[in-house]
Amino acid sequence: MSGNADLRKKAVGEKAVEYVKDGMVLGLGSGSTVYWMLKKLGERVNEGLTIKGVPSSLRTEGWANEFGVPLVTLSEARRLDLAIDGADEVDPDFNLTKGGGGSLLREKLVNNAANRLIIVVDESKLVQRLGAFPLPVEIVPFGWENTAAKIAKLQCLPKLRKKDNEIFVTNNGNYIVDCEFSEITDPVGLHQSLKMILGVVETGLFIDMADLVLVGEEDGVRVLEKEGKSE
Ligand SMILES: O=C(CO)[C@H](O)[C@H](O)COP(=O)(O)O
Repeated sequence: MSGNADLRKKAVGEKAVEYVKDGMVLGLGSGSTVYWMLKKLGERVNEGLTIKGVPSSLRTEGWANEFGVPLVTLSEARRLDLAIDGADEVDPDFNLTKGGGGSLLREKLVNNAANRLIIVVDESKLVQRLGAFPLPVEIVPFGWENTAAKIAKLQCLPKLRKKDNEIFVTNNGNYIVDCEFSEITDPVGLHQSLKMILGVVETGLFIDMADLVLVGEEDGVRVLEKEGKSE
């Protein structure tokens, strides 16, 4: 990541904390942009802000502990006031691709439990159409080759994710296939088709979930609001 991209992620992550109000129960997303949000949130907590957060990954849980952000489980909290999360791609309808960091299932469960979802990205994540970023799909390890072969029939190239030459295992004990589609023309239809395949646990397509997108740009942070949704 270039230094500039890092600065934009920091600015946008910190900006998101301005939407946090005392007493809120928050969904804490995952990724390097969320890292900056957590750091700032920890500062606010140390200054007296009372909030609780539900982490969407073990990495986020570790950062939250490091910065002094109090945590509860999703089972304890059940409903959240606000979730703040990153994304790998955002289209003009606020459809998202997520899962670059491998936490898509917990992120979706956490974001889905929130009354409001704010997405924090740098401007490189804004696209006209999803698909340049390979779509992460979480699948069960048992017989994963058969699941991947069925996914491939949807006109894509699924690649089993590896890290340090080892198969990447999610926080839920599953595998991820990163699926190269030339472009995704129908995100809703694709999500539904993938979910019909036995062995698919969840897809990285987040449809109709985001309420607000904060974009880190050279001159500052731009706030994008979805048409028909008010603050
Ligand atoms: O979906 C995610 C992890 O599963 C992240 O939110 C996404 O990859 C964005 O990460 P970053 O802020 O590091 O660019």
